[in-house]
This record gives sequence, C-alpha cells and structure tokens, in this order.
Amino acid sequence: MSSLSGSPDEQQTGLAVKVDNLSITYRTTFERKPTLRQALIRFGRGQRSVREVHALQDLTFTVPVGTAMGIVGANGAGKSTLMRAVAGILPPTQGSIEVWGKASTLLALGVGFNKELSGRENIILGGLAAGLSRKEVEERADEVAEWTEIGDFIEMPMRTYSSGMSARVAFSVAVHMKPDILMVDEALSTGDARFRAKANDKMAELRSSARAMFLVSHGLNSIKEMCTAAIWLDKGRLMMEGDPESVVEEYKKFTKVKKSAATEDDV
Ligand SMILES: Nc1ncnc2c1ncn2[C@@H]1O[C@H](COP(=O)(O)OP(=O)(O)OP(=O)(O)O)[C@@H](O)[C@H]1O
Repeated sequence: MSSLSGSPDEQQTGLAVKVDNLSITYRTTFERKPTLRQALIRFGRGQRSVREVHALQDLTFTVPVGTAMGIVGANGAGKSTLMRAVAGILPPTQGSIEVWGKASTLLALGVGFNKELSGRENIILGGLAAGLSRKEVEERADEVAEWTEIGDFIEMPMRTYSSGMSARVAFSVAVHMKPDILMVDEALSTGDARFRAKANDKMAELRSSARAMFLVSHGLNSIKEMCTAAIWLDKGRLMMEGDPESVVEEYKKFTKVKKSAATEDDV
C-alpha cells in the first residue's frame, strides 16, 4: 500500500495533495485521410499526423488534510484529467503532483471492470487493484456486494448490467476500500433518488475519515453542499480557487447560467 499515513512529511506539511506547475498534454497520432493527389503520390498510404491537446496547463494549488475539494468547469476543461493525475494513472508532462496516501477512483464509472466477470468477481479484482490483501478483500466482498442493492445480479456477468447498476458497483468498491483520498467523479448523478441519498451519506461519512476528497460534478448545488473548497478549470487552466460559494458564483457568471434551480444542477 502506498499510504504514507503519519509520515513525517505529511505531518510537516499538513497536505493531502500538492500540485506544482502541473501540465498534461495528450499526444494522439492518427491517419489523415489523403486527398486523391496525395494518395497517388504516396501510393494510397495516408499521412501520420500528431495532435497535441494541452489538457492541463501550469496548475498550482495545494489541498490541506481535511479538504473536500470540488472541481467545476465546462466539458473538456480538464477535470477528469486532473483526477486521473491525482489517482496516479497519468504522469505529468511537466511539473509535479504529490499525493500523501492512496487515492481511490471512480473515474469514468465502470471502466476498469471486466464485463465478462460477475459483479462479485469484479469487486474482488477491484479490491486487489486498490492494494488490499486477499484476506481483506474477501472479508469485505460481501459488504461491498450487499451495499450495491442489486440483488442476484451481483452473480451475473457485468455485461448484463444497466449503466446504473455498474455505477453502483463502482461506487461501492471505491468507498469500501478505505481510500485516504476519495475521488468521486459525477457519482452523484448515478442511481435513483434514494440511492443517491445513500451515496451522499456514505461520502459525508468518508469525508471525515479520509484525508481529503475530490468531487467533480456538474451539479453546482452538490459542490456547494459537500465541499469545503473548490477550483474552477477552463481549457486546462486554473481560473479560480477558493470557497465553494464564490467559485460557483464566478463560474456561473462566466457561463451566464440563470439562477434557476433546474439549470443550477446541470451545468
Ligand atoms: N485520452 C485522451 N487522448 C487525447 N485527448 C484527450 C484524452 N482524454 C481527454 N482528452 C482531451 O483533453 C481535454 C480535457 O479532457 P477532460 O476529459 O479532462 O475534460 P473534462 O473537464 O473532464 O470534461 P467533461 O466535463 O466533458 O467530462 C479535452 O480537450 C479532451 O478532448
């Protein structure tokens, strides 16, 4: 386990995460469709092109222990990329990111599951991937399975699940694996109202035991209700960092969203 709980470093800094001049660039190579003239010249072969996307540009901020950090921003702003970087899935192109503890992740809900395996088998794999021992995973598997409330489906291959069912399994795995840094991506929008309330309660409980929490949501109300701090990203840049109320207000002004509750929960 990569947990550095109680390490002198963490005690000195009081930080859960430190992001320093972080930039992440995706490089995608693709085949450009040739024009007839180019096809003749190149014997029908296309031309390899590279596209670079500067998903995060020069971000610097810190997350003290005990913070519930909301991340707001339009589609493509870089929110998921930042979450992946905190989770250690994406290395920085430039700069650095330090994480004190083990980050759970609910990124791209359901991705990472083997759809041919049952929910229960995926729970076991998910636990092992989160760094728990086989014994710990087996001890917790029943509780994790039960928490999903999907009944007998838990023994069925996950390809037979609805997206809501997969999301429940993903959420349950993430919150039961004792993460130091809880990462929640859009999880609030999964499931029906009752399950959402249950998920909110679980997150509130974890918020007090985990070292820090990140919440990416287009639901600005949940950012205001659940977070103690927020950052706003736009086109990979940090536009603002501060208390959730002010960040959400500025973001709303920027996007010129009307203050109706209906739109407020879907930005
Ligand atoms: N695997 C990838 N390869 C290439 N480009 C990518 C990849 N993933 C994301 N991008 C690009 O990086 C930018 C940031 O994407 P990201 O998914 O982090 O945004 P986001 O804020 O999470 O968006 P959304 O709210 O739509 O989920 C976008 O321009 C996107 O097209």
